[in-house]
Amino acid sequence: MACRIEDYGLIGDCETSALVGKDGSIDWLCWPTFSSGACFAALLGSPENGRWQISPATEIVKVSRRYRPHTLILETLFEAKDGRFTLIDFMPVRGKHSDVVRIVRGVQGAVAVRMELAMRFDYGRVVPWVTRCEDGLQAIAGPDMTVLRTSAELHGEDMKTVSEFELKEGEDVTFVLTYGASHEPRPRAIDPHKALEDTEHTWLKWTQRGKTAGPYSEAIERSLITLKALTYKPTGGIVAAVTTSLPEALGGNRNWDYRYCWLRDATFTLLALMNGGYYEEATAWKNWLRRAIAGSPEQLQIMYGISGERNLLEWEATWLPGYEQSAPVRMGNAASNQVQLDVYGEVMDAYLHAELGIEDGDPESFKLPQNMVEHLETIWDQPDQGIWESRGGPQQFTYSKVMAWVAFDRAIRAAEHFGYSDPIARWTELRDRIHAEVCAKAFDNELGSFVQTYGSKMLDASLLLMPLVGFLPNEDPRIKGTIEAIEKHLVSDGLVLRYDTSKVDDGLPPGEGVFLACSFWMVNALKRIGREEDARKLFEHLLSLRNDLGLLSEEYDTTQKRQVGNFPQALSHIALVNAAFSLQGDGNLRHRAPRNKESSSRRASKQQA
Ligand SMILES: OC[C@H]1O[C@H](O[C@H]2O[C@H](CO)[C@@H](O)[C@H](O)[C@H]2O)[C@H](O)[C@@H](O)[C@@H]1O
Repeated sequence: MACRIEDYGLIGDCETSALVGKDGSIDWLCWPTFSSGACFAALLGSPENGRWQISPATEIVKVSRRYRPHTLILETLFEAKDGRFTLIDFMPVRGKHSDVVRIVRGVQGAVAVRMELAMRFDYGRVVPWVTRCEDGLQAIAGPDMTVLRTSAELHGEDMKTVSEFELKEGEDVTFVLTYGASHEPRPRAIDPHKALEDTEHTWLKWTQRGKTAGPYSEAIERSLITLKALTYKPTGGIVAAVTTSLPEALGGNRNWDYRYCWLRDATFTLLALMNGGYYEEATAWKNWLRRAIAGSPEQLQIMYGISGERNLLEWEATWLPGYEQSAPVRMGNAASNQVQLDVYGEVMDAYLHAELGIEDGDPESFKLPQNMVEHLETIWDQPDQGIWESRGGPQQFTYSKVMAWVAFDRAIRAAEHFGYSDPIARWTELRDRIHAEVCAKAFDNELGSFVQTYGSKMLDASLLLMPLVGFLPNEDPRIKGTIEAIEKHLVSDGLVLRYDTSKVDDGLPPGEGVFLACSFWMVNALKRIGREEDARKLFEHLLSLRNDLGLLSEEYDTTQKRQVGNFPQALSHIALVNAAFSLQGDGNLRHRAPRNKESSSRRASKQQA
């Protein structure tokens, strides 16, 4: 059986990553990239679907873990009856090939250790052909090859490779597993100890670049390291999470593939990275975005593959039973074909910060966003699937319209920056029209709150972002009313649900955990309406839900007290970073005064209020 989600740790080389359980088992690894087939898929099935375990051969008495400070190098300390050893796991910075290095280091006594490797390519389905080679063992099936090199003795056992050895204090046994294409020569061997030194040096250099001071600096740094690990270095794309189909409710079917780049998630990541001082990554993402969305604006997608691929066809891996029997296991994501209007606002907001924030802008760079906004002019009033990617019918989602307002607002600011006059009057008229429409159709007087869709009675936690994007000022009673209504009706055990799945038809059976990003958004919202103490309490509660390594999945099951949903999830970590910066009173780009101090629509809304 797979571990609890929070019992996994993440290692990675910024092209892919692996999940290592507290039991020393790597249960998830897609190779060679985030969106490739997995060669270890026990996470979504059983050990027979591929895993790599190193653990005491006798009963485990205690396990504790940590990352080496400021790095993504994982150290698991196992205590058994016969002694203790540390398992050091990491993926070195990639050269031509990708490696997973596992160093087993004796700490005390003489411990019996067992290593068990079951390679299964293509998401746990294909048993490879395993043969010995002069310096190790190679496994081949179809396009894939892995090579295991070790100082330990190996033998075969029941379609697995096994090693059993005794480890004394101060001794090291090393294992290096390397991926290569099967038609190419075997990848070269690396020195695991040198790789450890280099990897540590690289992460230390990276973390030193950050500007993370203040009481929450440790949490911020861990989240930024996690976001960096979710970045696909060759292209700058950022995946929403490294897993597919970890369920939003245990045993349920809200199971999705997150190994893609959502414009929304990546845009929020960009702001978190810039707040954290990582402008190089922000620039790389900006360039990824330019390439991904290049072309006809009518063909804009809400998500792309790590290199900008558009075809993310959704299918089910029927041979995998799913995490704790949560079926189906899905690959690809049909939401890629949805219309979600908020994405235009998120991209324009990011454009304003990334383009004009980093480089002060090249007028050429505005052509693509300008086309996008011109297209939005023709579709902003249509119903869509919304931020939560509803699988029910399209609706007039309030958050989508708010973000359409953001798109025009930011486009106007960019046009002003470049000294254009032509589209400004048209966009200003539209921006103000959307503002007035949202205020008239999406505010419910009885609830004293904005609601999920025009004319409905349902609440939606995405509306916590309204003050953050500047749609209405913090002091507006409608903002306070919305925050308080969400607090009253969408908070479960102190944390925030996206919406009430038992009352809203989203095309799926009801039931999911509280949404961690929304709970961090609540921190921001409370701070904005002057409830700083409540904001801090909620933030610290949220910090306590991170696992022992500081990692968060998408949602939390407050009844079972377990993390649920894909893991580790960018959106949760982004929201953590932005909430922490907001509480610390520094950084948050969206808090900065806009260029033109107060837009006319905001002046108008203040008067209405
Ligand atoms: O809830 C249904 C949808 O769930 C996923 O989307 C969620 O994750 C995305 C990535 O983090 C996020 O951008 C989105 O706002 C979330 O609702 C899933 O990817 C969708 O296919 C699914 O319809």
